[in-house]
Amino acid sequence: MKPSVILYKILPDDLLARLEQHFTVTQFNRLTAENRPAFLQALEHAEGLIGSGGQIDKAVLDLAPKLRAVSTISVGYDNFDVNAMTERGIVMMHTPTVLTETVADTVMALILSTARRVVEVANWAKSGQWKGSVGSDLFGLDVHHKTIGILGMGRIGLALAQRANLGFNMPVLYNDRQANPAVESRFNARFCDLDTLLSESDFLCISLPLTPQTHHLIGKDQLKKMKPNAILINTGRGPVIDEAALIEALKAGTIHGAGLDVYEKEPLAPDSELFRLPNVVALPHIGSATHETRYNMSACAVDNLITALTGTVEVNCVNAQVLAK
Ligand SMILES: NC(=O)c1ccc[n+]([C@@H]2O[C@H](COP(=O)([O-])OP(=O)(O)OC[C@H]3O[C@@H](n4cnc5c(N)ncnc54)[C@H](O)[C@@H]3O)[C@@H](O)[C@H]2O)c1
Ligand SMILES: O=C(O)[C@H](O)CO
Repeated sequence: MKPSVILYKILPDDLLARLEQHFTVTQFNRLTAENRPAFLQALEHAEGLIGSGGQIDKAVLDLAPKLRAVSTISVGYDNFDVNAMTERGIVMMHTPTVLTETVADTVMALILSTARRVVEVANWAKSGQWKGSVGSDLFGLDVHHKTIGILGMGRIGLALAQRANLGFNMPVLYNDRQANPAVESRFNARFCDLDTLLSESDFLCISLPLTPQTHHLIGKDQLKKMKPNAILINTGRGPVIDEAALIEALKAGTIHGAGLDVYEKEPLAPDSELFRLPNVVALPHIGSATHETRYNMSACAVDNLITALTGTVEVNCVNAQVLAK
């Protein structure tokens, strides 16, 4: 008999067919309040889970006594209780690498659109206000040759350093838990402490995971250390920044602007001040949202689950210690 798995995301037809070759699939398009009771009930027989979004905490896991593997269609996995999985020997898989370049492109889009006020000025023109050449009230800031500070020099941080340094001649500063010699030799990047990163960066770009250590790493005190003409970009996870403190800093002119893809609570409330501030570009968590990359993430997650339940896991496992058990 094929193992039972729960899919909680819409997959392209060919990938659904690949999943169904190996498993009996119970499908939910996504997790909602409406389908939660049915989802929780289906957990009783599930050996695998695949999807994205939603909180998969210990209470949910406890309803799945047969669960052996979880495959998230994302690189971030902060919405899963990985410790509880590890204790039970459940393998946790994710999709690094396939989205790295696309997310780094999104960071560049946020840098350029905030510094050059792309959205604001395009809307101004569209609204019929373009009567002659624009005045200094609509000028932006240069990007090229400015200092980029990268907080979290992992896969995405490195792809960003490449774009910024080789493409835009930007000196690179970075902070991470450890130095990255490859990024230093390839892009002449300089490792520094967080305070130096805050005070010397023209563009401070966050590509950190959400962990207990990174939660509210950037708050009022840190924002005060930034340059008044600096721009803060966050494509990591929203709760890395204290959002209330950021809104205050943007209103007070403590920093020049922000480009955001992630928020403390998603979807961001329609009445959030972040949508109204002219010095903010607020995207709806689209860091990896291209046709090609979203397909590749789904394909990677499907293969991850097949490997975890029917083969030998060699890559993309976040709790490799369970494999040794
Ligand atoms: N906006 C989006 O759509 C989107 C898309 C992909 C990834 N992400 C987020 O970006 C994160 C990074 O992705 P990645 O593939 O580059 O991951 P990664 O693991 O390669 O890089 C993360 C880096 O952060 C560093 N780090 C962790 N904790 C730290 C701390 N306390 N202080 C300093 N550095 C610390 C790690 O050492 C690592 O180098 C993901 O975890 C996810 O949350 C968002
Ligand atoms: O972590 C990721 O892969 C993105 O944020 C999409 O959820």
